[in-house]
Amino acid sequence: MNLIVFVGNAVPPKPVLNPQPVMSTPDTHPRLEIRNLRRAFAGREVVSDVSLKVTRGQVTCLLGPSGCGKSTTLRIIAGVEMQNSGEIYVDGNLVCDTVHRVPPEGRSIGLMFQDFALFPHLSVADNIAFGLKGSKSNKRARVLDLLEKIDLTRAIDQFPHELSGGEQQRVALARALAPRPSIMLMDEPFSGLDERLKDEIRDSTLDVLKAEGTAVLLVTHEPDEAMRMADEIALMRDGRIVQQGAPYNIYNAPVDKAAAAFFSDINVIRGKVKNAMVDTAFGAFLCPGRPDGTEVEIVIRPQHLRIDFDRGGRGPAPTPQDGTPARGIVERARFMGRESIVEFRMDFDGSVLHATVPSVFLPKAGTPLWLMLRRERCFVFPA
Ligand SMILES: Nc1ncnc2c1ncn2[C@@H]1O[C@H](COP(=O)(O)OP(=O)(O)OP(=O)(O)O)[C@@H](O)[C@H]1O
Repeated sequence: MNLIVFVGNAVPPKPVLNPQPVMSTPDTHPRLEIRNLRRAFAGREVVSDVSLKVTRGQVTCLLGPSGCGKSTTLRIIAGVEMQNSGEIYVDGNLVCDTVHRVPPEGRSIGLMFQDFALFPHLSVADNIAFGLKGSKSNKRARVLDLLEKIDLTRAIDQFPHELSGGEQQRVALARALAPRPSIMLMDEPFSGLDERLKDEIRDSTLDVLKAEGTAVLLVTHEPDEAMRMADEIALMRDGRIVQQGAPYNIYNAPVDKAAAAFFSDINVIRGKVKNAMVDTAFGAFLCPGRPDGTEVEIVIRPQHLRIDFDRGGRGPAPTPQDGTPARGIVERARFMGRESIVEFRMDFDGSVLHATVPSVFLPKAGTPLWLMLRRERCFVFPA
């Protein structure tokens, strides 16, 4: 952990507990547990000591940039890739370590990938029933139950080519869920879909997954998708999970600068510790526990800067919540629809800071304005 301290004079936002999954009785036993997974290719470790648990009805998102090892982790859990060390448990039973290995089809795991391929020559009903065992009437009942859940009962006798991309995606979800897997592994399942459809399909997918009570591990490189879908986010970088927690907590208490920057643009203000404080143009920031001379970076998201008007060369009075104001000159302002992004050149050191503001506010280049940092939204990390 690199975080020094949550700074500021105000109280930081309260962490919230993970939303409770929808279920009749609380079940905190992990359906999926992986312990200390490692995988190297040609001597390069791409999955390093990855451990996590997913309980019934919970969605955990493995989030990280391209190449950080998310898909390899998922493939190991699915059983199509072998780990160098580490264990995988499903419903408390060991399914794979370096000696013992249950084949993929015996793991009670459903899979859904970006290029979900429905069988083109089978109807929607037959696609969903494909992996089901048991009597014809039981299969039919399960298919009807799932069609109702995905709201596609009317399409029961249609063929995949007669459905939209979003509808095909829902059928693929139903097919993967039909055998009631303990765990669903989803690798970028929405990335092939029309941008305008995505949010709706994410929400309806989430409803179905919750209703089924499956434990879900979903891989994505999109922070927005993870925040929308996840009960818990496991943030991955260079093969490791660097932070794990509820989306609110990960966003509001990032473990380091890179974790903060993964979710939005950030501003960085540099300083040096003296007497457990860092003095900046925005006032002093507490920085206990760090020796004098330590270089630190104060990180703040653009939406957490406050802007105020210039009053003949003077700014607003300092406040305990926002500290001291510092003056900057507008370099440019960009209209982004719902908001505008204003770029400032700061008087005190010529550095550039960005602030997002409601889009009705679009100041002209050259306008002097005053900026304040919302103290409870600042993070201080070692440089
Ligand atoms: N079979 C393989 N042989 C050699 N290298 C591999 C193999 N599979 C994956 N890798 C490497 O392991 C690293 C992690 O790949 P992985 O696909 O797990 O990342 P990812 O986070 O899922 O990325 P993306 O989002 O782009 O799919 C990459 O550098 C990749 O090139």
